[in-house]
Parts: sequence; structure tokens; C-alpha cells
Amino acid sequence: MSRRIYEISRELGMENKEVMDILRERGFEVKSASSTIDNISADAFLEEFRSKTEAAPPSVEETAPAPKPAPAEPVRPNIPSGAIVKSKADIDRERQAKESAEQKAREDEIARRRVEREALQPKPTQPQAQADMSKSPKMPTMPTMPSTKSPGMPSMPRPSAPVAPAEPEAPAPAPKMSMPTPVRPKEDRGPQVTLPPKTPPAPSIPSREETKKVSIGATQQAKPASVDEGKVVEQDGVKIIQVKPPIVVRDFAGLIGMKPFKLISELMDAGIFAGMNQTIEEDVAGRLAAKYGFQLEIRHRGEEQAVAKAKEKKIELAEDDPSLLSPRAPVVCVLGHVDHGKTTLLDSIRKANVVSGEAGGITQHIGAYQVEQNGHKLTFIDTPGHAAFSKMRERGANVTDIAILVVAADDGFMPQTDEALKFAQNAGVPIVVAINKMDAKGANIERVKQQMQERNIASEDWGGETLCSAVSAINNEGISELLEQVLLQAEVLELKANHSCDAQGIIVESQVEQGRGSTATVIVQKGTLKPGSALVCGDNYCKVRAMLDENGQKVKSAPPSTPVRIMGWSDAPDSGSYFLEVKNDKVARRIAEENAEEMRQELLSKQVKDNAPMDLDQFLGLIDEKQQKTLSVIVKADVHGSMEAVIGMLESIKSDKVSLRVIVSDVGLVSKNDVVLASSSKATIVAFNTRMENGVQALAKHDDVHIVHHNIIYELVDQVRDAMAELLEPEYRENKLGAAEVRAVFPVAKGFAAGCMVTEGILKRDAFARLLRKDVVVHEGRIGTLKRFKDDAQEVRAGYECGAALTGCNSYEEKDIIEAFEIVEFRPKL
Ligand SMILES: Nc1nc2c(ncn2[C@@H]2O[C@H](COP(=O)(O)OP(=O)(O)OP(=O)(O)O)[C@@H](O)[C@H]2O)c(=O)[nH]1
Repeated sequence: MSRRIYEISRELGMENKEVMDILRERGFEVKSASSTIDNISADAFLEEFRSKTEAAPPSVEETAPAPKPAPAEPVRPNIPSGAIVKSKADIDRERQAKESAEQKAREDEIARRRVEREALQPKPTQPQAQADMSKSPKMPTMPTMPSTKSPGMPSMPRPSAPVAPAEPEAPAPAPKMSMPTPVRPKEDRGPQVTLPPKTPPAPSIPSREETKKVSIGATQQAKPASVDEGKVVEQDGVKIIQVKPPIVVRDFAGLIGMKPFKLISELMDAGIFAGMNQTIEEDVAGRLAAKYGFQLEIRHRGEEQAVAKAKEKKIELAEDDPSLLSPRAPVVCVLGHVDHGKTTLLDSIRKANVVSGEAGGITQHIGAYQVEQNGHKLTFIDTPGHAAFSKMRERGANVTDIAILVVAADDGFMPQTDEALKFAQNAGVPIVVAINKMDAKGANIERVKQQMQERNIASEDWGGETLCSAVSAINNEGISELLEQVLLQAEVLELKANHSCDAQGIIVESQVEQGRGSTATVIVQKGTLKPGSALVCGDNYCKVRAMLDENGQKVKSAPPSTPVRIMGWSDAPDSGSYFLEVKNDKVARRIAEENAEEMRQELLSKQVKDNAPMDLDQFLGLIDEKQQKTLSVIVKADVHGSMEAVIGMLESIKSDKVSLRVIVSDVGLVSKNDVVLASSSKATIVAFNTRMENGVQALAKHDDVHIVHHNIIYELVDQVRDAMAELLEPEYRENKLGAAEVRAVFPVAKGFAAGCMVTEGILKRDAFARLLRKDVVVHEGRIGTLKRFKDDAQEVRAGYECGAALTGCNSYEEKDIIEAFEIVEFRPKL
């Protein structure tokens, strides 16, 4: 008999993570909150910690290594034999001792190296260095210098023992400096039930990966990957260093023309300990710049970060003080093979019939909805399961906390089920399996569970850790149990977010709606979105005019995990991209414009690169390309996600003979402008799930523009394939009709004719024919004369005799063969 971790945590009122950490320290193998420990240990643990929680509820601070008065030895409970004997206090003490020893070793090592260096390279004394810098005659006023949080260089007290890393490349311990807090992966996601955590528990020294994600405002952080190194410009004889924070020692040394090691040592003399890849405060940089005859210009940072983040589309959810975090609803997506019942399942959860509104019965785009179960909110993303939409599904899996993997009980795991499982596992998203269609004939739950076991996601009742529910979406059976499982999984994850910071989130879907302009369905990931908020997303900006929920109702505020449709965008932002809230709409607009300009520049430089001189192979390749036919298309679709899916599918049409080029793609109705553009660029318009403006069809007919239009993506792609094949020159093929053997030759008015027996197929008057003598073609022409006895015949079939004469042929011999054939035109395949 055994007990699950989350049951123990719940009983003790402790966090799962805390319990798991303690158990791991005690040598238990616990992968997730669903892992089990034996009953004896569980009882001992409960007894031990129950007494503590009753006396004083354990807090996070208790585990912190800060020195505190020696706690009274806890009263040991009556521990059964075989149970663990180390108490939490023991472990804290051990950890503290270990950390102090490591800290001491580090400090000793640093001190040793510093002494060595000082011995090799004598420096001016610290007061001199400070005096040098503070009284520098060249030190200009710094109008652009923002105020800083930390004390300036001269007043910075020198630590009693040097603590800065002497080896700049070494991992930065600097325990006495304001080290950034290590970052947990994907906000405060806790342990997972079915999958091991993405990263190991936070170490005391941040890993490279973690230091990369540190909030930019902190000092002494490692260099983020995409930081601008800055530049030096000269204006009216003044050398100005323009940098964007964070200011990295190595880059800054380069800017003031100094060796990084020299700068490090100069900083040390001023009591500042920073490694080569670490950063310095802006005021410190300002003084150094002044000392070496530069003016420092800090480019305003918050906005630049927003630009970079918005453009890179990979905003790290900056870390927040844990005290600012509060619970949020889980974001759940439904994945699975086509037709296994994802939409029906979401439908039965929402109690609204979405299936009937879908063209061709296939879900066409991502929608996001929020539902409530037993007072708990759950956000659902309707991620379609068809291969054509795998791109969108991938996104779906990446923004979600939990994936429901739908497997039809009568069909079992299919290729797309495995693909979906892989997406979820790669994204580190725990899954809950919904075994659907339990009502169907041939439903076999045991087979599905067997398949789950084969995939290392065994269900709980098979000894595994994957939560799983049998449902019949169509009959609305098992749905509450499934939602309970999802809530249980969510509870284990202990999902939290900062509700009060600037809002950030992801664009799930965007479109241009008549009367509403550009709208986007978003999921808020942190902060709280309100009407009037100013957002930036790549080269788009938005002053939130209104927010609507999935039922079209106005929403006044959208805290983390809420899906809302936002109105007020300058243009439809790309689905899958991130948005950020900025100060006001002016700032948002400026950032979006800068982004647009940067994107334009990138495009231009790419074009310049593409036009660079070619080598012979490239040149020959270009000739081949030019000889290849190309179908140019303008793609229009109802929403962004569908548009990308269509483009993805069109681009996947493989052909050596015809290529496809998307010249323009956009969301919205097919307009007359599209037709004009298609006409001038000889393009075909490919319209998916969208309508045409009035007059478009007439104009297209007049301008001879072909419009391929369909609401089912596969039909649409087939039609485009046909249009591509149409571009190919027709090819011709000979089709044999029949043959006859010459049995006699007799004279006719205009020469000779052959008396024949049709041996196979049919001879047709006017058909092409060749005369073969001993397998050698001696003449080719048409069958000019064909007679049965004395009468003209149109055709003569096998087994009948006839008289025949080929045009232009006057010489027949017995045993010659007349072969009749026709030429058929056909379209070559792509
Ligand atoms: N018998 C039975 N049929 C179901 C059940 N759930 C869904 N179906 C049927 O299965 C078919 C596919 O259902 P959908 O919900 O459209 O499946 P989907 O997985 O969303 O399909 P795509 O959107 O095309 O990927 C429909 O005909 C549903 O009526 C169920 O619980 N039992």
C-alpha cells in the first residue's frame, strides 16, 4: 500500500513542491506529485510534519539558508522501523552548513587570485582611483542618465572580503552582490503529474540558462543573448557612447577602448566586482565614460526591450517576486487524431454546439473559451487535430498548461495522436487522456490503456501516473469526471501569475471583422488587461477599444489565463506572437513603427544579399528555375491561422515541373484590389473560408483572373494542384485501337487495296495506321478506305474480314500487319 504525494501535501496543507523536495533530500525517488511512497514512510512523514504544521505552519522562509537562532530540536515522533529518521531541521542545518562551506571556499579562492594579481600588476590605491574619477575635468553632465537604484561608485563600501569572481568566464557566484534570483522554467509551473519537470530544482547558483532569463533591470546579471553592444558616435567633437542597458563589462570595455581585464581591475579598485560577462550600473558606466573622455547616452530601455521581445516573439515571462503571484486558471488544450471527437468534447464541456457550424465537419481555427467546474475556472483552447493545422496545434500545445489527449476508444492511438503526444511532451505539458466514444460499437478501453502503457504514459489504474477518463462526448457522459481530473492536475501544477504587472500574452487568433476592424483573440499570461490598455505586438499596436468573451459579452478586466477577443488593433497581428502592454498608445504606436521599419530594413538587406553575385551552379540553377513554370497565387483567408495553414499546404505541393509562389497573403474578403493585383501579376486568387466583395466575380471574369475558392482546405488544395498542372504543356500518347493481317492484295481504281482479317481490337476509318512488314514499319498514314464487302464501313471489329487502304500507300503484301491507333492528349502530372 502506498500514498501519493499530493494527498500527503493536501493533508498537511503544504505545497507539493515542498513535500517533494524534502522527500528527495531523504532519498525517495519522487518524480511528480502523483508519485507514491510506502505507507509506513508516509505515516511517519505525516506524523512528523503534522506536529510541526500544528505548532507553526511551515513557510518557504523556513527552508531559506539565512542564519537564524538555533531552533529547538523537534520532538521526534514515534518512528516505525524502516521509516526515515532525518528531520526537516536536520536537513536545513546540513544544507546551510554545506552552503557556508562552499561560500567560504569561493571567497578564499577569489581572495587568493586577487592577491596574486595585485602582486603582478600594482594599481593606484582606491582613494586615488576614486578621486581620479570624481574630479575628472572632462566629466560632462549626463542629461539622459536615468536615476539608478544602487549607490554610486565612490560611496560603494568595499566588502570585508573580496567576493567578485577573478575569472570572468567562470560561473558568477558573487554571493554578496545583488544576484538575480534563479528563474524557474515557464513561470511558476510546479511539478507535473505525468512528465518529469523540464529543469531540475533551482540550484543555489544560477545556471547559464537561468541567468539568461534574469530580469533586465538587475545588476550583475549575465549577458542576455540579444543585447546590443552599443556604439560610439561623435557629435560636435564630443564622443558619445550610446548603449542600451544592461551594460556588459566586456562590451563597455570595447567602447571605451580598454582591455576588459583592465576594466575589471579598475572596477575592483572602486569596490565593484563584476566579471567580463556581467553588467554594471548605469551611473558607474557614466563615471567611467567621463573618466575616459566620453559622454554616456543610455538609450531608453523599457521600450527597446518591448520592441525586441515583441519582435522575437519569445517573451520570457519575466520573473516576479513570489509574493506577487496569485493563482490563475489552467490553460487547457484538446489534442488528438482527426475525428476522435475533440470538438464534440469541447462542445459538451461548453454545452454549445460548435460542430454543426463547421464547414466539412473539420475544426478550422483555434478558438479559446473559459468554463467553470465546481467554482474553478478552466481556459480551453480548441486546437484542431488535423494534419493541415499541425502548425497551429503546435502553438496550442505551447501556450497551454495541460493537454487533454483525446483517443477514440474504438480506434485507439493513431499517428496524429502520437504526434500530439510528442508536441505535449516536448512542450513539457502534462497530459490527461480522455478515452472518448465509449458508447461506440467496438469501444475497447483496455486496448487504449495497453497502448498508453506501450508509450510510457500508463494510466493510474495500470500502475502509471497518467490521469485518464473514459467519456462519451456525444452522450455527455464522464465529462465532469474528466474535468475533475484536469482540475486535479492543475492543482498539482500550482499555477500562479502576477496579476498586477503590465499585461503580456499570446495572440491565439486574429482576423479582420466587418464593422469591428482588426480583432485578435488573446490569452493573457500575466498582468490584467483592461479597456484602454496600450499594446504592442511586432509591427502592430492596439489601444484596447473593447474586450469580448467567447459569448460576445463585454469584459471589463482580463486577469491571467483569460481568453478575450480584443478590438482596436492597427492591423491583424500574427497568431502565435506575443503582445506586451506599454505605457500608452503613443508609445505603442512608436514601437510598432520602429518594428515595422526594422523589419523593412531586414527585408531589404536580405534582398541585397540575395542579389549578390552568383557562382556557376547558382546561375545554372536560376536558368532551370526560369524554365520552370510558376503558379503565382494571392491567398485570402478568414483568419490568420487558416491563412498560414493554407500557405503551408500549398507550399508542400511537390513538383519538379511547376512551382508555386505566394505573392500576397492576407485575411479578409476577396477585394477588387486583389483582382487588379492578380491580373497585373498573372496570379490566381486562392480564397479559403472567406467571401468576395460585391463585383469581384464580374471583374475577375472581365480580367480573366482565376479564383479558386473553397471552405474545405483539401478541396481548395486539390483545385490549386489542378491549376498548377494546367500550366504544363499537354503531352500526347499513342493508344492502339486494333490490328489486321493482310490476306490478299487486289487492285482498285486508284491503286491497290488489302484484303484483311481484323485480328484484335478494331479498325476505324480515318484512324492513324501503320503498315508493318516483318515487324518493320514500311508506311504510316490514315485508314482512307474501309469496306465490308462492297460497302463502306466506319469500323470493323476483330474476327471480321474487310478491305482497307492506307492513305498514300500502294504496296501491300500478304502477312503484312496493319496497326490502327489514335493519338490522345493528356496533362502531365505535377
Ligand atoms: N459515437 C460517438 N461518436 C462521437 C463521439 N464524439 C464525437 N463523435 C463523432 O465523431 C465525429 C468527429 O467528431 P469531432 O468532434 O468533429 O472530431 P474532431 O476530433 O474535432 O475532428 P476534427 O475537427 O476534424 O479534427 C463526429 O461525427 C461526432 O459526432 C462519442 O463520444 N461517441
